[in-house]
Amino acid sequence: MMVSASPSMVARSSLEEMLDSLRRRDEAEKPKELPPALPARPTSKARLPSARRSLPNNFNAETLDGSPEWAPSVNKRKDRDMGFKKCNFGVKKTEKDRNVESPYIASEEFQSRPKIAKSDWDDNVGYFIKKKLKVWCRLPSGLWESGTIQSTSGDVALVSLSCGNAIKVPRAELLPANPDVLEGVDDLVQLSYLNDPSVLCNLQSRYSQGMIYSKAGPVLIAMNPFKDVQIYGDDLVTAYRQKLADKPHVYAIADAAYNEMIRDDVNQSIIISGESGAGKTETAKIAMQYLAALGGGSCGMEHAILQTNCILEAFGNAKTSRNDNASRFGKLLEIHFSSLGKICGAEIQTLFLEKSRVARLENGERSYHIFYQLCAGAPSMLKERLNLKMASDYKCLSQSGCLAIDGVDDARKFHMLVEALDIVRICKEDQEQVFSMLAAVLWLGNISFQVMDDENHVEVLDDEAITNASRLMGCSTRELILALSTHDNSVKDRVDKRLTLQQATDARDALAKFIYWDDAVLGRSISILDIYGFESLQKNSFEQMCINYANERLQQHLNRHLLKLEQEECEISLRRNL
Ligand SMILES: Nc1ncnc2c1ncn2[C@@H]1O[C@H](COP(=O)(O)OP(=O)(O)OP(=O)(O)O)[C@@H](O)[C@H]1O
Repeated sequence: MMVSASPSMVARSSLEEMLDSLRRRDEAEKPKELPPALPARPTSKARLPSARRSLPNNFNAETLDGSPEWAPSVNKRKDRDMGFKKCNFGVKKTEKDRNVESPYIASEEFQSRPKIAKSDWDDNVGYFIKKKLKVWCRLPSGLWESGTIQSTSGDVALVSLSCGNAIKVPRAELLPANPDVLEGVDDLVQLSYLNDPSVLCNLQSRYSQGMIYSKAGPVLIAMNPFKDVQIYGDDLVTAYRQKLADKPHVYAIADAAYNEMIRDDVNQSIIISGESGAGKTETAKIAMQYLAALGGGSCGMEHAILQTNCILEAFGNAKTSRNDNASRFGKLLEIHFSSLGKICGAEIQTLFLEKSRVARLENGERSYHIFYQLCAGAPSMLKERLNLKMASDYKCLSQSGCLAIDGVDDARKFHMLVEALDIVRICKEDQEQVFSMLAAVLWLGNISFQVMDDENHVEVLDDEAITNASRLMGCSTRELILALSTHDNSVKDRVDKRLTLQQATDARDALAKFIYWDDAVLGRSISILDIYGFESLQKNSFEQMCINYANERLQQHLNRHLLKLEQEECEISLRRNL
């Protein structure tokens, strides 16, 4: 998942920047002839490695024998090739009144910093040759492979790769690798070298052993296993609660939030970020389950809170090209706890719903799950009242050529939704009102127009679509026809003017989106933020740009507040040691 524009990449860059600053400070004080710090295991989470090398910008390498037959072991983007996606999240104290800092000021700050001196690594190369230490070497294909430096000649190094081949590379562009003893460490800050291949190699090693969680200081990195990994459930909740388990886990993050809330009497936030499909929503649900287990009481509130997931996913999730259950909205869930640490309420804020999905779909994608669930699972009496047809009869659902999701039973999901609505005490009358509005949206999409003149002015076709939509919306057919095909300039001086085909289509879609959005909004606290993930497709909508921007800002927030705090801690301990 570590692609260049992804939030994780931003995090890594900032981490590297932070380490740069520490390294420069370190190097400035250190006599040049000393070897690099290798391998130095930090003694606490605040201790970060003192040496870190920059990633080459214009790397190029050539093989000695001209036959690039080696099988590279580590790829800069191998996380995608390996089939995992990664999301990260951390827990922090809520600081509502902290001044907002622009991420762009920070990046300018970083840009103006001096670059690492080339001679530093040149010195280290000599040490690596002498000690036969491993280095990372980026191959012409962009993949990383480990090896040892055999010799150098001018700016070029001859590297013997672990696969047996030899390669010539510009020596200033090699990266130091960690010793084998550090392979698969729980916490990335334990690595002596935090460059791209070292981090990815460590994560790959853990993932291949079924360890999907790792730490990067106070941040948990979760790699999506895309399968049931059997690392959740009551026994493990108890183990983490009783501190019998200490491996990186989302339970540990939720446990830390709960403990700090109780101990310090301060609200906590768990922020989850990552690209689309990385596993944020699943992770949020697992954190909720842990908190529900800890804070559950006799009132059964925790059960109702967990049921909100089913409701929110029905109305706010859809199948996209990347994720069969992609959130198309952001969610801030605040769980309230009494002074005894028991759950006493919850508040959910929903943010930036992708409304365009109600009217327009890309091929192979679906609209919101609720439409298909309603069509498939509504009891016959309800179907009759709403004059509901099959999903394939509605243009807004059938336009993408995708009506079903493999392994998902929409009718069963509808029954689960109704149960959840009952549990959160939404009365039957309100439920029916919501279903009527959903059916109105479906019928609105079927309304069509007939072009009347050369100027493309239209009139609405008087068919079952307009009749059903107006009846379900509680207005007359004439009112809806006028609203969809004419301008209404002002009440006093009313001039009815026919809309063109494009204008009428836009008006119809805008009404459908408005109805859907309107109806979709449904002591101490722990907030869990889960917004929909970064996406970069061939064609990106305005809404995607907004959500990508929100993701970038969120990542900047995380970097500035988590990494900066770590940096400050390091700087304080460095000053103390001077
Ligand atoms: N911990 C996990 N264990 C098993 N499967 C998982 C886990 N996390 C995620 N998955 C799988 O990955 C899929 C996508 O995860 P999820 O919907 O949480 O991603 P997301 O980051 O919230 O995506 P989006 O930003 O598109 O909403 C899930 O439907 C599930 O199949």
